[in-house]
Amino acid sequence: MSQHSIANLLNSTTAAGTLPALETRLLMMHVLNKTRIQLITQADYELSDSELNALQLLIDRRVQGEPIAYLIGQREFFGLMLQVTPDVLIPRPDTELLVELGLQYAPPNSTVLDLGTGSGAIAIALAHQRADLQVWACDISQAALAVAQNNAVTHQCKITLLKSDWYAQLPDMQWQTIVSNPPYIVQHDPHLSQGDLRFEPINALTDHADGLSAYRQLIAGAVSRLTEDGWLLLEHGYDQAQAVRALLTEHQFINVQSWCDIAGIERVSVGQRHSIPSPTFLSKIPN
Ligand SMILES: C[S@@+](CC[C@H](N)C(=O)[O-])C[C@H]1O[C@@H](n2cnc3c(N)ncnc32)[C@H](O)[C@@H]1O
Repeated sequence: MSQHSIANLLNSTTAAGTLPALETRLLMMHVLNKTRIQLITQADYELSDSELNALQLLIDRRVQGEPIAYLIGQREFFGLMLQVTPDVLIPRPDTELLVELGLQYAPPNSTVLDLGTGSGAIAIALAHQRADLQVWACDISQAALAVAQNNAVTHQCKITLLKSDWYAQLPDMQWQTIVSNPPYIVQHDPHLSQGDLRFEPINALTDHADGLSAYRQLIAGAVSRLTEDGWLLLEHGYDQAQAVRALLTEHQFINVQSWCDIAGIERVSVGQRHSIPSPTFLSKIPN
């Protein structure tokens, strides 16, 4: 078997400890446009010089810390393969909890708004699972919206995508369910300069403040942007549940509660907009 066969390259990269075997395999699948099974069944395939160079370049970038998802341009989320670029946050498995809850809370044939959609992960997963929903999604980043648009087309999801600073540029309407995974890392958090986070868009990660400023805006704005009895569902950091619940309660949301991820950590908090008795109803209440 040649030195530059798939099998030999996989073995030598792994043996040299350059990269974990799984990562080398993913990069190789990307460069050669082959499936995981094809790497096995075509193990003696010999890489051309240009394929070798392309693979080596990606290995070097990975060794420098670039996330695999950016190198291969995709990441799976809620069973869907999504395009990702350095313009969007790499969708996290943690966020699948928010999608599961969105699917449970959104009434049949209702409207949903995803604030800060990034790659479109949440909006597309919801629309893909529930064809009855009318899904809207916004982001302040035009580049992120282009990625979301591409993903929506790939997965044949009809989503209304808009550029907006949270609610500011959205049309004058209300939604039955609002979901969001906003930036929540505290400014100067040391994690921002470590690992994958170094390569992700800073405005997707941090609010450049105490980590709660996006929640203050999203919760205050939801009071007028949710229909009566509508639900607001917010993903947050592992230590922010109490603060987010307090903000929801402060704004008269009812049925406020937090939901745990599989590790038992509160990662999504929800609240329902209370129904305001209509003037007609009030006039019928005896004095
Ligand atoms: C944590 S990322 C979430 C991305 C995606 N929803 C997900 O869960 O993978 C936060 C997103 O909010 C967007 N964002 C930040 N500030 C915003 C603002 N003021 N208005 C709208 N979107 C904003 C960022 O561009 C980013 O795409």
